Amino acid sequence: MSESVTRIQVGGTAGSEPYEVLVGHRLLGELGTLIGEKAKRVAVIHPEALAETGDALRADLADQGFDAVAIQVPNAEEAKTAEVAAYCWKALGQSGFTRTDVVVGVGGGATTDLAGFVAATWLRGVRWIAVPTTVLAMVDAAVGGKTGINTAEGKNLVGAFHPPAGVLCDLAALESLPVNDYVSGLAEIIKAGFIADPAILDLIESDPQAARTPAGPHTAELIERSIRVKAEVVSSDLKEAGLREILNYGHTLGHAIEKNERYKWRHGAAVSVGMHFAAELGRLAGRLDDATADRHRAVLEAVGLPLYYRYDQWPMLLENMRVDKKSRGDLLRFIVLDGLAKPTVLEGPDPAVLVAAYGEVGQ
Ligand SMILES: NC(=O)c1ccc[n+]([C@@H]2O[C@H](COP(=O)([O-])OP(=O)(O)OC[C@H]3O[C@@H](n4cnc5c(N)ncnc54)[C@H](O)[C@@H]3O)[C@@H](O)[C@H]2O)c1
Ligand SMILES: O=C(O)C(=O)C[C@@H](O)[C@H](O)[C@H](O)COP(=O)(O)O
Ligand SMILES: [Zn+2]
Repeated sequence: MSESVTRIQVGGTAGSEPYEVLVGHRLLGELGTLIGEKAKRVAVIHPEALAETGDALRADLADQGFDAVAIQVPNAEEAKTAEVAAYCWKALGQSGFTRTDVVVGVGGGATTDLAGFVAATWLRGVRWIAVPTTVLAMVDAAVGGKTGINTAEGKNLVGAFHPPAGVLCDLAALESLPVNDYVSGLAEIIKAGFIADPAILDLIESDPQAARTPAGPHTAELIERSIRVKAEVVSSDLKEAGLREILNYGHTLGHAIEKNERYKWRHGAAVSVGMHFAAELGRLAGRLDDATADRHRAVLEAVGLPLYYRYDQWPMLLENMRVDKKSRGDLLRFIVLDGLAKPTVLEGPDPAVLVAAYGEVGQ
């Protein structure tokens, strides 16, 4: 396997500090340099599933002279709560964490969202570094500075824009990832394909089974292409004043499903159903051609992502969608495609069209 490291720059325009996303193998040696000499204390926030990794990182940073603590949090969405954030704040307080100290978030997107949020809120903002260990976190969650937690009322309803100081994507981490979690990350990669880079879809379609594993021939290229899509968008619109909304393709219904499932579904699985819905909505609204709409079903199904959700849940889902961050007052807004790689906003669709689109997704 190649030992080369790819460096993708993010930010540096629209007033945000630039940082790099590194993709490759054996990158953790970069962590000390990224943390920098001003820091005395480092908190490594990691999920239970990565207890060994978290402790190894802590020990390594201690060897480098930092006062390093490991903060273990629950796996997956159970970490994205106000209670877990408060637990982390307490640990930072007890370590005497100051404004020059650094948080490191090691794990999937749930962990990096939480770690970034803790960093954003501690002393009104300290530096943080993301070490994503899932496909989804590498290509999406760890990049771009959206940090946050869920509430009972909805997904990511509390959060802050607080970009990391660097992102280290060590591809070796993916080898221990359960296949369902690996495939869940493909949903965000496929999203990047539909909204901006169709070459991603061609690569997956060339061998969908191979795309399901880190040993596939296109793993690094798929990850790097998706990061470049995200990097380009967030570099020009960090705070989602406009363009950044395209990254929410499939998320309006996806987040509604996650809430309906009390955050037990994987994010990527919910976004997959959400993209199927968005494709049907685009088609029925007269925006999207049949071939591109059908391509959604084909590619999502080919890698083993779900397309359907419970028909009888539509009233709850509609209610949940009202608190989507793209909503404005009572106006529901969706990202749909005008064609391949032509994302656009559909505002206040006819309720009959919404129901008809869900008719293709509900079962
Ligand atoms: N901030 C953003 O821009 C953004 C973008 C996309 C998604 N997200 C968020 O990301 C979250 C989903 O992230 P995810 O799909 O990475 O799931 P996740 O963080 O829930 O991780 C999935 C599971 O894998 C475990 N795990 C992580 N790395 C592992 C490894 N290398 N080996 C074995 N187990 C490992 C985790 O502990 C967890 O149990 C959602 O909360 C979603 O809202 C945020
Ligand atoms: O970075 C973004 O912007 C996105 O929308 C990327 C999404 O994949 C991600 O799930 C994000 O957390 C959703 O943001 P939200 O603002 O809808 O909570
Ligand atoms: Zn997402």
